[in-house]
Formats: sequence, C-alpha cells, structure tokens
Amino acid sequence: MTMSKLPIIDIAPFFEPHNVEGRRAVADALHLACVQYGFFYLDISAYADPAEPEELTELARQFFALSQEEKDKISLKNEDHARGALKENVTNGKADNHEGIDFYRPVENPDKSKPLWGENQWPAIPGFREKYEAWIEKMKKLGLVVMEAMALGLGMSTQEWQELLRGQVDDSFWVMRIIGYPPLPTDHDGFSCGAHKDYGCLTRFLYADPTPNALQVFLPRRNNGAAKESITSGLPAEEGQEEGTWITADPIPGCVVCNIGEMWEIWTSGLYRSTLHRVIHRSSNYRVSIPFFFEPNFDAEIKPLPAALRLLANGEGTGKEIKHKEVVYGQFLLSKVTNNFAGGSKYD
Ligand SMILES: O=C(O)CCC(=O)C(=O)O
Ligand SMILES: [Fe+2]
Repeated sequence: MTMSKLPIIDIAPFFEPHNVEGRRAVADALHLACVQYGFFYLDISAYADPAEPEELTELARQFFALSQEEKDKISLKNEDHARGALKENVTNGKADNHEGIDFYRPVENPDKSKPLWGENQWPAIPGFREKYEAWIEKMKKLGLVVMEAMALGLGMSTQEWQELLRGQVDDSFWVMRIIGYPPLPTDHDGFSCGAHKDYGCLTRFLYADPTPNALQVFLPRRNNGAAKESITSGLPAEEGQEEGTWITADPIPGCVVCNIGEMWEIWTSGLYRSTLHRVIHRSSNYRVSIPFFFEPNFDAEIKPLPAALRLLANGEGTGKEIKHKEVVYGQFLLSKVTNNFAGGSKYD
C-alpha cells in the first residue's frame, strides 16, 4: 500500500480578510487537488479546536456501546428511513461492516411518510445533541468558505461566485453521518465500507479518530503515472478495469479529509472528478468517523459553470472529460434515498 501523498491545504488565509495573496494560493492549491485527485486534506486548525471533534467521537462511542435494543430506539425505520440509526449497509451488493446514525438538514413541516422528510433522531446521551449541533453550524460555515475558495480556484470572479454559485449552496441540504466500524475479522475478505464515490457536492469534511490504514483512496493510473503498483480488485463493476493504486488517507492532526462529489463533476463538466474510496479496518480497535457532507441547496439546479467551460476551452483537462446530466440536487438525492429505501445502498 502506497503511503498517502494527498495534498495538505491550510484554509487559514480565508479567515484573514486582507490576506489576498494567501487566498489566491489556497484557491490554486484547491484547483490542482481537485483536478489531480478529487481528494485533499484541509488543515482547519485555525478554525476549529481539535478537542471539539475528539469530544464528538467520545460521545459517538457512548452511543455505539449501547445495547442493540437501546440503539434501535432511534432506528431510521421509526422515521423516514433516512434519518436515524442503521445497523448495517450494503455497497456494491456486499454487506458493509459498520453501523451509524444519519442526520440531514431539518425541513419545515416534517412528514415521516415522505422519503427524507422526517425528523432527525438524537440519542438520549447528555450533551450529545448540543455538541453535534454546534459542529454542524461550524461545518456549514466552513462549507461556504471552501466553496468560495474553490470558486476562486476555478477562475470565477467575485460577481460570478455571488450570482451563479453562492445561491446554490447558501442553504445547504447537508448530511452528517456518525459511523462506527468494528474491526473486520482477520479471515474476512470483505470491506468495512465498499468502494464508492460520494454523490453530493463539496464535500465531505471527514473527521476520523487516529486509526491508521482504514480509509483508502483509489488513484487511477492517469493521475499517477509513476505508480508501480497496479491494483484493480475491489472496484465496483461499473468502474470497469481501470488501473490504478489504492493509497491510504490516514488522519492528520488538525486536518479533515475532504473529497468532492458528483455535483462538482457536473459544475465543472468533468474537469474535477470525484474519487473512489473505501474503508478496510482490520486493527483491533473500534473506529469512529464523522463525515459532514456539505451539499447544494435542495432546489439548486446543477449545470456546468461558465468558468469551467472557459478552462476546458483553453485546453485544460485531458479532453476525455465525462459529461454528466444536469440535475436538480433534491431530485437527485431523492432518487438515491429511494433506492436505499428499496434495499439498495447509501453509496450507490
Ligand atoms: O469512514 C470513512 O473514513 C469514510 C466514510 C465514507 O466514505 C462515507 O461515509 O462516504
Ligand atoms: Fe464516502
């Protein structure tokens, strides 16, 4: 397994209003990372105290240590089949080995008979809801800042950002997962979470406990000419036999692991690519991760941005970019969730 070489980008200049040069450098680094990898570390130590997510993982551990009967009290079956605790998931037709709790942006007039339109369910653990709600607020603000930085990286003017993109993400239909991974039995040939791409926008801000060698990212050969290793096993069938390398993305103190989802592929007409990743957790501890998915607004109409089309017209990219269908984010999300509802996977 190749060690991680994903870029580390410090977002601090975007919290220093007059650091114009620093912002430019961050924006350029984000652009490069999204073209090359679709994955990067974001150093958020200037913005969030690392003690905060550590406290969140401790609260998560308290929940996962409860009896199944207790955990089932907030089962997603009680609600809209999207919000609440789940015992297991399936990716690419194989059982994953993790449990979790899913939360979505609250909606006005909840109605649990409608997919996604129910209410979040919180464990009855003192401080749990307050601490996580504070984190959600923080990640929402960070999401908007990173979106602005990425817009600058894509070559958008301030006016374009304000008129074409900000209004699509300023009321993010965010998703937060709290995931618990028991160790995979040594003779188990499966995955803790099978290979998948994230379907949202930007991003996942993933905080994970320090467990090494669990999260792995697939770097296709085209981005990685020098790689000697070439492993294709574990790829979902629809990814074909693309050659590439799985690298580990171990946690780095003060950083969250970020990756972009399918919405960025549409916005950039394929210039930015979302990247396959998976979790294989074989260490003896119980691993906890807390991905926060900063998503577009529910009614955002996602289509290629002029700035991306300008870059492509100027010869940036490989010329083999895959064009995606335009979507309304909420409709797209509902089609995914309805699939889960029918026994499919969260990650398909
Ligand atoms: O737990 C992790 O490190 C990754 C989780 C993940 O990929 C996801 O929830 O989409
Ligand atoms: Fe993922």
